[in-house]
Amino acid sequence: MTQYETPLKTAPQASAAAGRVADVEARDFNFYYSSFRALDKISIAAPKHQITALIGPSGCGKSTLLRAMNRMHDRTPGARSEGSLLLQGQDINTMSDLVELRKRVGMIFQRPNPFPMSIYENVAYGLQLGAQKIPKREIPDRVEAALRSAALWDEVKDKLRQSGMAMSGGQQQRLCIARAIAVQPAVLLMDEPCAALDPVATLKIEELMIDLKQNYTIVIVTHNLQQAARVADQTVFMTMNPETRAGFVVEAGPTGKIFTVPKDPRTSDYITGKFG
Ligand SMILES: Nc1ncnc2c1ncn2[C@@H]1O[C@H](COP(=O)(O)OP(=O)(O)OP(=O)(O)O)[C@@H](O)[C@H]1O
Repeated sequence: MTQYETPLKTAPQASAAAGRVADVEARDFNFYYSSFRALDKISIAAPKHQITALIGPSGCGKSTLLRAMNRMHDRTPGARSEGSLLLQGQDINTMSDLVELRKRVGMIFQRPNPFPMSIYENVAYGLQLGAQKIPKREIPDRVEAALRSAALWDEVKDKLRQSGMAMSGGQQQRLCIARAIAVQPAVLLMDEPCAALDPVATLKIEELMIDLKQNYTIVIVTHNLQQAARVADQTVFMTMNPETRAGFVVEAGPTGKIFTVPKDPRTSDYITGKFG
């Protein structure tokens, strides 16, 4: 028996109001690194105020897809896309203001990356950028609210002027989440956010994600299938063409169904650990 054959507890049901509309949607989305097609006709929807997990074997394009959602490839030579990738119905690739896009779509990386500045300044940073700057007098309240939402306030309220780099890995990751949510994005993208954390810190981030989905739409890439099963409302299973290596979606749907009654044998092979 593999670790994945243990019965998986699936995520708590999303609220009835959630999930009716997609905040992020890919329609026949192709992505290329020069002549290499990394993503082939991806069509998925990340429903509002739900957690959508992207799972699949290494190299199938999960991070490429996630990163395309806030145009992280803009400066990659030879990177280009076809089809559409929509944020609340608006094409991400034709948006003229990248700062505004990144305020609406926050990103959390595998390794926590606080700025080399104080805890307070880390969270206040984004509030001072872009066309719609927050009035100065409102910033302290916004910083506190973001730290509270990231379940960090009680741990840091007496040391806001200390360096963000001097915290534990789990605290740094929650600080990065606070920094991302301070600007009140619609969507939070998380690229293996717990990969560098111990099980206790991982559990805290998972609990936080479940809290945050009340206000944010979350898309997470994870190699940890138990984690996908615990937190995600929707799961997208991707794999790649063995000849061309292009990544594509095998199936997507409610997490409970993908993990217990997958339609495609490739999905069941992957989730039972026979492949990938
Ligand atoms: N900057 C790049 N230039 C060229 N090819 C790239 C670049 N980044 C990724 N690739 C290729 O695109 C494909 C998809 O990579 P990606 O990192 O998106 O996969 P992944 O599913 O997230 O993998 P992993 O689970 O290992 O992180 C791989 O074949 C990879 O080598």
